[in-house]
Amino acid sequence: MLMKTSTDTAMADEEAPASQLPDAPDAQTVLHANKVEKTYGNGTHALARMSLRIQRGDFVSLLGPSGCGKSTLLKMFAGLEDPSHGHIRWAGADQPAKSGLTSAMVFQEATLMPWATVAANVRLPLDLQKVPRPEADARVAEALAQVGLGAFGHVYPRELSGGMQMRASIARALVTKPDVLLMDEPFGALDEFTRNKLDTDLRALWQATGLTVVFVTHSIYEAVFLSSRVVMMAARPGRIVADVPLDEPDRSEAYRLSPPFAEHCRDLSAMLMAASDPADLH
Ligand SMILES: Nc1ncnc2c1ncn2[C@@H]1O[C@H](COP(=O)(O)OP(=O)(O)OP(=O)(O)O)[C@@H](O)[C@H]1O
Repeated sequence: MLMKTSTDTAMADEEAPASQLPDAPDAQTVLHANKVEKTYGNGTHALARMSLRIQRGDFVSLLGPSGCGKSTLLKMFAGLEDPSHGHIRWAGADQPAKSGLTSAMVFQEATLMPWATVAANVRLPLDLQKVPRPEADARVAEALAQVGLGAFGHVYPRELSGGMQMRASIARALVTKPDVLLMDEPFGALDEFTRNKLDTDLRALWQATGLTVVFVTHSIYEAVFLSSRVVMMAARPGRIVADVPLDEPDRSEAYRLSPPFAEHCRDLSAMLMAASDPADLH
């Protein structure tokens, strides 16, 4: 298996002269965590110094045990948390707004407004941006169609299953036409069958749109099914232990049963075991 460790990435960054930092060394880098470290105000050392580049069109899963800093890193990519040391760059800029890059975030909870229809929920970001109603309605229809909810715009969230609510949440993110979709365990609360179906549809969406996706998960299976690249993290302190490209083009149901799928799952599982502290309670 082709594998690159985080040490390679970190070393490349350590060697980069400071004068090169304002611009990404290659135009394909959309997100760059450069020697970032995070200690929260209460003293929790969430992330040890680490570096990571996300390339345009990547589907990167951040995979690792609870507390390894996956959400912290995602929030830094969203501009919701600042690193304690180092910096995040968005397409070479020091602020998302300066980069021209747009991102949208999807959380584990669908967080839909129960009093509003699905269409009104999905339209919310456009209403906040004061997009004129006819244009907004057309974009809502497009986003709902992208997630398979074309016929459900008029219903209320309580009339949808958990999986459909999550589809609506993804549509609300897609309606702003983001360059980068940041997803924090979006399918973690769903049953396995629904989760597999959403994984399949998300992968198809990613292929159709060319979006860049950063996806947080605890599930090795989900990461191997979805990703073009899996970044494996370990805890205490949070750090990257492996960066694994996954090149198989076929992500049909047959892939889940294939020898390469099983092999990737086995390899990642062994890496996770090796990186885990045996003293951790589960
Ligand atoms: N706002 C905060 N203040 C203090 N500590 C925090 C804060 N957010 C996260 N932490 C701590 O930082 C560490 C990393 O948390 P983070 O949520 O990033 O990990 P994670 O890998 O996403 O975990 P999980 O898979 O359980 O969601 C944990 O020890 C967590 O308790």
